[in-house]
Parts: sequence; C-alpha cells; structure tokens
Amino acid sequence: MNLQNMNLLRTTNLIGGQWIPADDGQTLTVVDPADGREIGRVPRCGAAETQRAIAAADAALPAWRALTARRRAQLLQAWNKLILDHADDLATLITAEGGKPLAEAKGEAIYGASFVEWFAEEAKRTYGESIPSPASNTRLLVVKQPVGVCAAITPWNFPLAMITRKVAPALAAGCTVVVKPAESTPLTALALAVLAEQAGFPAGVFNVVTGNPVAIGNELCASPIVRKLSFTGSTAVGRLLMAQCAPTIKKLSLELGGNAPFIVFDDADVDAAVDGAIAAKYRNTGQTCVCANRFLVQSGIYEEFARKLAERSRTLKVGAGTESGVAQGPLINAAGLAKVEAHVADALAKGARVLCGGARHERGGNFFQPTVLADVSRDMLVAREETFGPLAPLFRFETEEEAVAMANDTEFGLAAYFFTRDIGRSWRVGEALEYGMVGVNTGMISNEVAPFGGIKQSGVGREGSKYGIEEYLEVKYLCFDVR
Ligand SMILES: NC(=O)c1ccc[n+]([C@@H]2O[C@H](COP(=O)([O-])OP(=O)(O)OC[C@H]3O[C@@H](n4cnc5c(N)ncnc54)[C@H](O)[C@@H]3O)[C@@H](O)[C@H]2O)c1
Ligand SMILES: O=C[C@H](O)CS(=O)(=O)O
Repeated sequence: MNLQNMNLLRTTNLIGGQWIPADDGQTLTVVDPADGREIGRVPRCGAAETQRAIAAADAALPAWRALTARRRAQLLQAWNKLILDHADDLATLITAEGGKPLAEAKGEAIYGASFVEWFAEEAKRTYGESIPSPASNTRLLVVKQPVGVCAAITPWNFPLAMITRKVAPALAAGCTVVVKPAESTPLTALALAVLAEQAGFPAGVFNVVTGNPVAIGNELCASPIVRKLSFTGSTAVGRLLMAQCAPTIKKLSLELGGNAPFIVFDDADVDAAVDGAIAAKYRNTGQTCVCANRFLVQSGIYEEFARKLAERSRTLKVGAGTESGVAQGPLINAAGLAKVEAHVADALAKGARVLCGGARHERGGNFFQPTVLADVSRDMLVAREETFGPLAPLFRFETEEEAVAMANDTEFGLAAYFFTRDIGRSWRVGEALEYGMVGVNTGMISNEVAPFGGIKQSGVGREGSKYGIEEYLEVKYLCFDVR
C-alpha cells in the first residue's frame, strides 16, 4: 500500500508509549474486501497485553487529569490538525481495509476530525454549579471530574470516526483510554495512534490493542481499573459486554444496531424523497447503523417512488473503492454478502418483486447489486433484521397511524426518516416515532454537534454534541459547613 507518509502504516500496537508486537509474535491478517488481497498484519494480542495497556492508562491518568483543560484542548487541536493534514493517507487506509469509496473515506476522515475539534472546545466547558443551600451554615457546590481509565471497542464500518467519537471526549474530560478496534480495520486505528503520539499526547494516555476480541474484551470488562466502557457495534455484542461489565459496575455508552424506517407520505416531494433515500440507503454500501433498512411508502405515490428509486439505484457504479466514480464498494466480507443474499431470497420466496438488482454483482467477490424490492411484507426477514447492505425493501401503507405503527414495530430505536410537506404531520410523526434520531425531509442526519444515539435495543448514551463529554465525567457534590 502506498501512503505519502508510510510512517502511518503500523504493524505493532501502542501501549504505554511503546510500539510492541504480540507477546507470542502471533498476528492478524488484514485483507482488502474488494479482492481479498493481504494488505497488512497486526499483533494478535490477548489478555496479558491488555492488562499492560490498562496499567499504562492507569499510570498516565493522574498527570493527564491534572493538566489544565486548556492544555488538553491544545493537544486535541494538534491531533485534529494532523488528522486533517493526513486525510488522504487515512482515506487510503480506510478504503483499503473497509472497502468504502475513496470519496466517502476522505469524508470520514474529515468527519472523524470534527469530533476532535469539537471536544477540544468542549474540554473548556465542563462547568459545575453552586446550589442555594437550605441551611444557613452550608454552601453547596457541584463539580465535574473525569471518570478515569476508559475502554473503547469499535466497529469496522467507520474505523476512524467511531474511534475519535469516543477518544476525543474521553481525553477532553481528562480520562485515559484503551482502544480495541475491529479485527477487519485495525490499520486506521494504529494510524490515528501515530498521529496522537505526534500531537504530543503523553505515553499511556491513548493506547491501541489489536487482536483476539474475546480475550481483550474480557480483560477490559473484568478490570476494576477500567471505570467505563464505550462500545459501538451490534446489539448482540453490546448485550454481552453490558453483562460482562456488571460485576464492576462500569459506566457504559452503547451505540448499537438499528432498523431505520424511511417513510414517504403522499404529500411528500417525491424527487426529494428519492434523493434522501439514496443518501440514507447506500452510504458505505448500506453498511451504516443509520442506513434506511425499511422503506414505508404511502399507496398514493408508491409506484412513482418505487420506479424512481429503482432508476436511480441502477445508476450507482459498483466497484473497488479506489476506482473512479464508484458509488458502491464491496460488502466487508463473505458473511456480510451472505446476509444480504439471504434477505433477498427470503423476501422473494414470500412474494416480493425485484425492481432492480437482486443478485451478486458480476464482479464476483463481495460485490452485490444495488437492489430495490417491491411488495415487501412484515413476515419477511428484512422487516425485523438489520440487512447492513445495498438492499431497499419497499413496504406499502394507507394511513399515517399505520405508518407510525409499522415504523415502531421493532426492538431497535436508533434512526428514522420521513418525508412530508405537511407541517402538522411533521410534528405528529416526529413526536410519535420511537427513535433517538429522526430526519425530517432529509436522509443525512449525522454530525458532531448533535446528540447521536438510540433508545430501546439500539443503545444507551449519546455521542457528539454537548452531551458527549458528559459520558466521560462524574458529577461530584461538595457540601461545605462554613461555621
Ligand atoms: N449505533 C452506532 O453508532 C453504530 C455505529 C456503527 C455500527 N453499529 C452496529 O455495528 C454492527 C456492525 O459492526 P460490527 O460488525 O463491527 O459489530 P460487532 O458487534 O460484530 O463488532 C464490533 C466490535 O466488537 C468487537 N467484538 C465482537 N465480539 C466481541 C466480544 N465477544 N468481546 C469483545 N469485543 C467483541 C469486534 O471485534 C469489534 O471491534 C451493526 O449492527 C451496526 O448497526 C452501530
Ligand atoms: O454506522 C453508524 C455510524 O455512526 C456512522 S455515522 O455517524 O452515521 O456517520
């Protein structure tokens, strides 16, 4: 792999300021999902290395939390600048190990840096408060203090932004961090660590451990030194980690799976709804937690919307993320491809109709055709499971009440979208949808300034926004007797 700065391509882990291999020398192979080529190897670390990373973060904590917020902010700004200065190389890494089109990967590097910039500013605003005392001899004060040593476990689909969305607020708050990135996309995480070291973060403040997820996760969850776990990934794994953290009563942030409804009402601007559908469905080849997973279309405009969405989906160029003009890359692996295929087969077997795509792409490998299915019903797998691929299943509905009931008929509650030009309906439906985030007449909702997160089994806590740093702070109440 050719980078402008080859120093970013690391095959070791950063623990306590040292770049180290696995104790037993074992490695994980990293492959390009577009062609299966090996692009690198990283340490297959386990419990022992993780224990050392936790110890390093613990040792670094007192000095780090004692720094002024201004100094922590300066280091975060330096990291932000380095990420932006190296955005092209970081995009090359993101595409090489994750498969997304290069333009999207560049966008992720910029998006990921925006969390570092945002929390550099938030670092200086962890305000407390004074409370009028009910007793004349006491004065009441509330202060915010860093939680302490934190662990972060992150997914492959945004290998840079999901790390900075956790590490930036943690460091801003005065915490130290041990990160375990996904096995599929460790190189981007290690490149971020190179830049953090270059920015001047002291040894042990930011540690990255790659390898056996179960062994590393068990240590991070079991250690009483780790006071918080922030996890982004599937609901199944989030549920497991939540249970594993119970014995040590850790503070938890969980950003989990979704099953986003995309509702189009008869009164919508259909062309705008199709634009929104393309954005909400096909970003990262449909592999984002906020991708539209179910399209609920009112009967009056069903055929028009279906036809236009299929027409636009056919125009999406499928190929390796490095190829010019590519809009859809490969699925991350064979399992991801098989899930899309299974969802399509199940829907067709139960009466759905193919409007476009519907099969593996002629390029073979992990490529799948952008697919739109009509006449989809609630007994199909796509109604209940997160497809996590380029599949747009269209459900039909008659009334607003039916649409809301269908949209809420899931254990997930991350993101939802709807298109209408009726102001009353936008309030009624916006309030009735059981989701943490709702896009109204838009298919793109993610940014660093708004609270990102879900309800029900899509998780707990919020990332980004003014709320994100609170996840890494403890509230302390001081009562002074002033006699
Ligand atoms: N809500 C969000 O912000 C958000 C963002 C991105 C992805 N996701 C969700 O993540 C899923 C796809 O990502 P994924 O395939 O990487 O999810 P995943 O749950 O399989 O893996 C996520 C992370 O957990 C680790 N992991 C897996 N099993 C573990 C264990 N037993 N102990 C410790 N760590 C373990 C993995 O190595 C990886 O680092 C989808 O469901 C998607 O909706 C949610
Ligand atoms: O997969 C979901 C991530 O959170 C991506 S984004 O924040 O919606 O860009």
